[in-house]
Amino acid sequence: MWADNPAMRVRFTKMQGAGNDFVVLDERRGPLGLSAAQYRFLADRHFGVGADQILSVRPSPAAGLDFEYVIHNADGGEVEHCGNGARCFVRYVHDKGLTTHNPVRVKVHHGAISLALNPDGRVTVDMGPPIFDLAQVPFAPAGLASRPSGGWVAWPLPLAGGEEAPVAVLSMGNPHAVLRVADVDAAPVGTWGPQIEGHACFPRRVNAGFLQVLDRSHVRLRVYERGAGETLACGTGACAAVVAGIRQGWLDARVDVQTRGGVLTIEWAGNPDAPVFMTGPATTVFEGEIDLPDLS
Ligand SMILES: N[C@@H](CCC[C@H](N)C(=O)O)C(=O)O
Repeated sequence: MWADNPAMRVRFTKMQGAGNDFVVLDERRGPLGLSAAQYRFLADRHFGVGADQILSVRPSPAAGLDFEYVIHNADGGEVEHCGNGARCFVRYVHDKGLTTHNPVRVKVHHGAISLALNPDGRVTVDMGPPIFDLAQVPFAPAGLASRPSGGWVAWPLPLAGGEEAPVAVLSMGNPHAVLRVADVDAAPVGTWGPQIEGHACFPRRVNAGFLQVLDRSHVRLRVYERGAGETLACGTGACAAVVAGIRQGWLDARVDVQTRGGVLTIEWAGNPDAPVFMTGPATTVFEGEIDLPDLS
């Protein structure tokens, strides 16, 4: 599958946050200039290291910020945001002694976010406010009629075989479609997930969340991630699902989200300008070096 002609030896740190796993690269001295195929190689669980996303730590591009971090999905595409990655990022820069700042302010694709390491070792991220403007998601519901549902609007996405997925649509800096289901274990994540991810209404594709409400402060969630498939947890997906549930009137302002890889706590005051806060674990798994093939 992969050519066997090493072009570059790369040091990396393998990390995970609630089971969403990452290869972290130190690019403070400058971008390594990896191709999409080389990101795919790093993410490959058989030929590379294995990861859902690759995180690149870069120097601050502006005064008042500590670093920039850039995210690539396992499919090699660059993306705007990654909640679990943000927590691992701050754990990385603290464990490596790259900063003593707490909180750490970091540039991501769509702006800056603030990340705080808590005394219990968990990390709290100020994810900024959710984005409801459909053009910004981006979501182009050509020909679809929305259905009011509680304080929200559900879009009935047509799927194969005449099925329909009523989704709430919003952005946490990256696009999300959230669907309420009775039982996440029985939800059609493997069949509906890829159809929603690549649906024509989402010109940049979308992350598809399947939300089960247990009570007003406890939910279960599975996410079929854009560019990575189903992961054990998705931080931005947890934020999007809780925001959708609060807007619908199903949830209170503080919710524990049980994913397949761990629990994330999401807080949102409910007004459109209020930031979403996400708290959860971030762990280093191992460090290593790998020879990257010359893949363009
Ligand atoms: N795992 C992430 C999200 C990573 C990016 C996502 N797949 C996308 O394409 O937007 C998280 O924890 O938020």
